[in-house]
Amino acid sequence: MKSSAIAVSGLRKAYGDRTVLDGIDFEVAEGSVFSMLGPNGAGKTTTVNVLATLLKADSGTVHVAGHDVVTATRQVRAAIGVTGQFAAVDELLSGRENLQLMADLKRVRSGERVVERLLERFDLVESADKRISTYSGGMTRKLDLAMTLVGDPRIIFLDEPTTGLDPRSRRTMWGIVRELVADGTTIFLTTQYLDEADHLSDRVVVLDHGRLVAEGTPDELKRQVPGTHVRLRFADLDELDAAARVLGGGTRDDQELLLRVPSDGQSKSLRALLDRLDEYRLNAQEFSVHTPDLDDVFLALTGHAGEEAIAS
Ligand SMILES: Nc1ncnc2c1ncn2[C@@H]1O[C@H](COP(=O)(O)OP(=O)(O)OP(=O)(O)O)[C@@H](O)[C@H]1O
Repeated sequence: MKSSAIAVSGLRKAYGDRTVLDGIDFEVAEGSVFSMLGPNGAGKTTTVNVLATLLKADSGTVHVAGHDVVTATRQVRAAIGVTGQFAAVDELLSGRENLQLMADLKRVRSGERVVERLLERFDLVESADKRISTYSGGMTRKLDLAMTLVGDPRIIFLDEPTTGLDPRSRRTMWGIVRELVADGTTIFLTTQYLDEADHLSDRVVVLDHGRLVAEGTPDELKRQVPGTHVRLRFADLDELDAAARVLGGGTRDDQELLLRVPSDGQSKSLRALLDRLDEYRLNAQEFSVHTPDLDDVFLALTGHAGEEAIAS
């Protein structure tokens, strides 16, 4: 197993008498994408702020890049980049100037070359010399992420990085996240888009009422909720009739010649199902396993629907 980029144990945080984080534990493997999901106000930004040394926890221990966030704040800050709801972008400067300022602050060698490369990578060359106040929301977000990458941080916190982006910019961001991870960077992501968590994450945790109510790979989480089923399409109604009798318990769509049979999606049960069809010399022309998506998981775990519930 890879070593941990982030290790959190017994993390608690309250604002007055309102407990936001009620003792949470998790680890993030180096070079992976870890997503935290949770309804509005669940404490995701609070978690990011504690991990990024911007906020002090009430209790618990947090190690980031092997350093304690309380006793080794400077070392943690040197290893991380943070982008998100508190955009660090200066509206009065151009994109290029903002990046250059960041390169100067971080004392990056060959800063100008780094700035040029980032402008190209984020598709911002044409507007590089325009003031940020003329940028669209999506361009500002891209610049914000580009600024985070100055100095090559090993661990990056992305707090809702694609909120409000058009689909093309979202894809660009996803591509960049994948490239970063391929280079060994660790990504801690919060997002209001469950399909984003599904596409990008190695592991997902769901935060609700101050506690982690689920943790696993996207596929593991999806297997926990009811709804996984096998879809079989047959050549004609006779075959469909016969299959429905043999397999029992499914729901059918006569027009589409489809049979849906509940299943846990595991290979053993799939094999048993196919063997049974074989035994009766029945052949499905199409066969697929439908697993629920993270929206189903989120709804089952928190009682809220997906996107609007975790939007900021
Ligand atoms: N400085 C503060 N003082 C008092 N309460 C706060 C403070 N910051 C956050 N809270 C409260 O703590 C809870 C968690 O907030 P947080 O921003 O961490 O949630 P979140 O999961 O990031 O939600 P969102 O997706 O809406 O940003 C919310 O109820 C919020 O109102």
